[in-house]
Amino acid sequence: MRIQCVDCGEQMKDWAVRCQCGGILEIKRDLSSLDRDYLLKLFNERLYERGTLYASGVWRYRELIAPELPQDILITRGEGNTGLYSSKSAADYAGIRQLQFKAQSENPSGSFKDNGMVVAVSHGLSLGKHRFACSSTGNTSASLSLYAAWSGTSSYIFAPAEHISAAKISQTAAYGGHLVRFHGTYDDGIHFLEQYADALDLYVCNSLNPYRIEGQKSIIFELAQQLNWSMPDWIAIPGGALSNVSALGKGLEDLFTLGLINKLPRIALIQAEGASPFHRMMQSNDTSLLPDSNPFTRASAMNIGNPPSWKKARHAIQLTNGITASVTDEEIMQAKQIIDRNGIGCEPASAATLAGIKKLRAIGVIDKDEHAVCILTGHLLKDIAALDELYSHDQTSQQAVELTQEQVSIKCY
Ligand SMILES: Cc1ncc(COP(=O)(O)O)c(C=O)c1O
Ligand SMILES: N[C@@H](CCOP(=O)(O)O)C(=O)O
Repeated sequence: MRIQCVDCGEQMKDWAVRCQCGGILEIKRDLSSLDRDYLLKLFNERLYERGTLYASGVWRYRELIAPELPQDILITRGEGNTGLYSSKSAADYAGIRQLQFKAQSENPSGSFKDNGMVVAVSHGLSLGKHRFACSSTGNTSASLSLYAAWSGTSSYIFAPAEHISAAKISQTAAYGGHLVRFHGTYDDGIHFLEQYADALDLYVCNSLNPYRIEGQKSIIFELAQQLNWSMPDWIAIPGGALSNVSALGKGLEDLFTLGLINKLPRIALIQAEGASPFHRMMQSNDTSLLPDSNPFTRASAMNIGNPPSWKKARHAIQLTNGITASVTDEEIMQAKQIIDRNGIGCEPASAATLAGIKKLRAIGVIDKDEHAVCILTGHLLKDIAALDELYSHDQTSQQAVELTQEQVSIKCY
């Protein structure tokens, strides 16, 4: 295993947030000594573990994630193990044969971040760190503060003062995260940490930490196992900082190299129109990303103008013959209602996946006979304001009636 710079290829000797040249870091593993059949047997046996490290839907795949970390420092809250659900109404909405949702919202802190955070914090602990930090729109912070609390360490959270979900910040505070609110966006918080984390002795747990990406690969490993190692035609994922698409691509590459899957699904990376610098770059075939200094989307988890992982994301899209698209906030909120009404639910950013599949089907990129899996990244309760916006008119408390049979029957029929 080695940690090297995506830009200059320099191999890191000491842990750092970025390479000296400014590039972000990635973990390279030699998988050649791993046997496909051995892994299949191991991963299947571990499905029946209860109460041990390997009952985690992340550490189940430890050999492909972080075998170098000593077992006694690894932490777990039983992350992963999230459901995969088929939805006829969502398939009909998008106009395709089969549509499934992988509900990462079922994680301990309610978002996909836990898959990566459990590994990043474990790595920090292995280095003796006990002050963890992130810039966040609310999910990374909730996840980090949960794992910091769980491991008896401290978390320092840099969060924009405006345009993010109050519920996520309350969740972060509830786990004991020390909050620093600032005027600006996630991008400004990242910039600050890149400059000052070392001086402040903070271990950065944002997704430019390559251990976050290693951990988030488990989402695709678990999905593949749930589908009996037979991949769908498409996997749709919302894009902000671009950690998920990077991890998805890296995980797929691992599985394909090992012969655990024999087909690479195509990745559909969906951004919100108001925060879509990566989509714009891919669409216009540019060779570098032009940051958006003033991003804005109602899907606040994706309100990111300068995604650190764009080079890894581009590799993932190219590897899988994937595609990028952008959707409006209105399209996102409409798709969210379909997902909510399925009894699964999600926060707005996650619904960009379904909105994106619908759009790509409408323009003929996706065929009606194809099968797509949408990754639902965050829980319905993560954004209470969005629920109020969409559903407050449904709340019976606002339209109280006398409990007479006559009045109730008007409501019921
Ligand atoms: C719920 C949710 N969905 C999607 C995203 C975007 O994912 P990524 O930053 O990995 O592109 C985020 C934040 O990162 C998020 O919190
Ligand atoms: N939506 C994210 C922003 C991206 O964070 P990162 O962990 O990928 O750096 C959040 O919840 O903060």
